[in-house]
Amino acid sequence: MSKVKSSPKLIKEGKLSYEWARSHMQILDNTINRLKKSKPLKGITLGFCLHITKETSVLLMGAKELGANVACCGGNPLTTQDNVAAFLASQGIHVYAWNGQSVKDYDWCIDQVLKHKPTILTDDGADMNIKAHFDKRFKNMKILGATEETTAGVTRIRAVENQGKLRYPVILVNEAYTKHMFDNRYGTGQSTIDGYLRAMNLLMASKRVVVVGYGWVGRGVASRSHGMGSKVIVTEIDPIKALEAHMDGFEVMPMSQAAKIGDIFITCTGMTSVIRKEHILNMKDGAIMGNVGHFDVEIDSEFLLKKSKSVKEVRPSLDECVLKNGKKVYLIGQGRLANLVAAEGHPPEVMAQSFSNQILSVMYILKNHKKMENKIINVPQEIDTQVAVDALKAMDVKIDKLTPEQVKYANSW
Ligand SMILES: NC(=O)c1ccc[n+]([C@@H]2O[C@H](COP(=O)([O-])OP(=O)(O)OC[C@H]3O[C@@H](n4cnc5c(N)ncnc54)[C@H](O)[C@@H]3O)[C@@H](O)[C@H]2O)c1
Ligand SMILES: N[C@@H](CCSC[C@H]1O[C@@H](n2cnc3c(=O)[nH]cnc32)[C@H](O)[C@@H]1O)C(=O)O
Repeated sequence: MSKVKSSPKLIKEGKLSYEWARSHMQILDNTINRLKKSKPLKGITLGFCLHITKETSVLLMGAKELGANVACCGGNPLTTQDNVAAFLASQGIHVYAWNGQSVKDYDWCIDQVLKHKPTILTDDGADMNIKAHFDKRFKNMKILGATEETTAGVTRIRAVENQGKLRYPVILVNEAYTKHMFDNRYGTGQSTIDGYLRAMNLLMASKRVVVVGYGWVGRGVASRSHGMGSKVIVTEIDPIKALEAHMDGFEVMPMSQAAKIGDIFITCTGMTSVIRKEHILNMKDGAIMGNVGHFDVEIDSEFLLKKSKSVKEVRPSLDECVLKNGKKVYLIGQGRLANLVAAEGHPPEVMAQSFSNQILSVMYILKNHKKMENKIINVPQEIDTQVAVDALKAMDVKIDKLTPEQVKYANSW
């Protein structure tokens, strides 16, 4: 069963996208090929709440090849690639996702996945896990465990655990080194520039780019913006991160100051209300802002889209908002993940690392759930290291090994 936009043309395009991604996701492809002979997921239903992109199609097709019954919905109302959804549905995967859905539809799609009674959940942002914990229709459903893809989802699931309400183990895939150091930093660094360029197609060189938050995502976005010739300003609330940004060579200042001089704003915090009405009113005429952190709460998009004198989509994914003070400012992708709404999300090579962690964590839950407690755990070190070894192999990079003399030296005092 599926609910997607479909046509022979979309299915054909989606198949080509899937094949292109798979041919550039060697680590994941190798993992799937290695495991698939024994069909280790036979008889298991898996539920996924992830951005439906070509990279995700490789993970979902892989899970199917390992024997699983697969149900999925999108990780955000605006990020589904309809051709990929149509292709997956044509392959017998239960897909509930289409681009441009309302928040109500998005919620309905998560319900449909849970109605398939998946025993392991893979989530991006924790919307599905929260429902499986607190919605009376699903809170008694048998679930062996779950995995979480992103920082903001980790924060939410941690809050559930802190309140003593976690009812099954959750593996924090985001916390794997081979995930956040690469996906969050280099993946978002590149796909954000891609999204901003597609939305605005303006010169980045010489512009003042304000990067809000200097975590893994912010570091990647700042470094790639600098590489485009922009003058980067960082805003932070954490003194250590602020110091790091300062020593990395970026200007650091509060948002109240940055708002007045920035040309382009990129929010990367996972926090709510980091660009507020008072900042927007002080921005320069023509300022462009967008978000690549969690949800559409980082920028006051409601003020921009509902309280402006007029709002006009002047280019795909770019709204011109004429404020009551007469200034024109621009919002990318309605304040939702600009790299996935205005572009196509992360490149396949980096998602291969994240999704290898995902599939290996799902296998870990299946094998170990009886001895796992209802707690959050990090990706086991052996999986993280295996993904790094596989990634180096895929990129044909060789490294040294400690000699016996060095091992002896390291163990002596
Ligand atoms: N768009 C994507 O594809 C993508 C990819 C990975 C992560 N994410 C999301 O991006 C967000 C950031 O992820 P991360 O891994 O960098 O997290 P992180 O925790 O490493 O970094 C977040 C940073 O924001 C700072 N911050 C918090 N409130 C702030 C405020 N009011 N002003 C300025 N700075 C503030 C924090 O101090 C921290 O340094 C999360 O919501 C995550 O889910 C998005
Ligand atoms: N549901 C949340 C999702 C946060 S997106 C952040 C996650 O998206 C993931 N991501 C980025 N690009 C892609 C892609 O192309 N395909 C699938 N997932 C992606 C990435 O791993 C990252 O951790 C929301 O709507 O705000």
